[in-house]
Amino acid sequence: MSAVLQSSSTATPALQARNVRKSFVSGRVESTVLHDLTLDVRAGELTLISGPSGCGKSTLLAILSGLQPADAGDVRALGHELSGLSMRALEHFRLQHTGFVFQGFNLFPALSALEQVELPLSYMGLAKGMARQRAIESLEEVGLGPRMQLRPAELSGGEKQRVAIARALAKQPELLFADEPTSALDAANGQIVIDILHRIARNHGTTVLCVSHDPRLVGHADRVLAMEDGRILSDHVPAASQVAASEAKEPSA
Ligand SMILES: Nc1ncnc2c1ncn2[C@@H]1O[C@H](COP(=O)(O)OP(=O)(O)OP(=O)(O)O)[C@@H](O)[C@H]1O
Repeated sequence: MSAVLQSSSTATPALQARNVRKSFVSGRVESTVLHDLTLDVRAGELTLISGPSGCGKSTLLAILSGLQPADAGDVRALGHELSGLSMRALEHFRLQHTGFVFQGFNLFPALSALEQVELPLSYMGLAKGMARQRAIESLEEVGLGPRMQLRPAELSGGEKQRVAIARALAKQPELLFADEPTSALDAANGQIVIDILHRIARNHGTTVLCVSHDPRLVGHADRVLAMEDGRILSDHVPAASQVAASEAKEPSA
């Protein structure tokens, strides 16, 4: 039986998956990685999908972001049925509405931090001056203002990941997808990265979907979906987030 996780709010979820199934074939063996999976991801929150290695987290993220098609089921992102979009429309959707952060940073070795962040903005058609301004603001937001002229080889792992986050943030996407963003980082840098992702959701209203097997991230998310063997097993709000949310609603006198 599939787990059905509905949003408790009346707002339309930013992402919706209904009975999503995905299998891979290796040789003669077909293995099902996602089993009729149904979930909603609420807008403006940092949702963490946690679970052991191989349980299907990255596959789910790739399907929800339109990078991979599902074998069966429906996926809606910002109200668009992804399987109904042509390849070109899907590429346009991803360019205009989504940002990605990956475990391996995916930076160009020859470009400075500033150039890395400007590049997708030029693909989006932003004028040069506007692209530069947005890139600088994003790099400053992740604390890299003084290091924006440096290339990846001159940056630490944590700084490289912050460049990747600034690159995604500068696009001002409604949806930000992060696949194991902290797993190449030590504890302190992992904490900085997840705090930045959380702040982006809070301050910009961005829907942030992060998949990770790193248990240290659980307390930093607004919502945690625990996954195992291609199914969502539980859906909860971590205690730390409940405290933060009630403090945000009730400012002290
Ligand atoms: N393109 C592919 N072809 C064949 N099998 C695949 C493919 N992509 C993923 N798989 C398999 O699907 C299963 C789920 O992989 P997935 O990467 O989604 O898991 P994960 O939970 O993200 O793991 P990790 O935490 O290690 O990144 C794994 O058994 C993997 O080997």
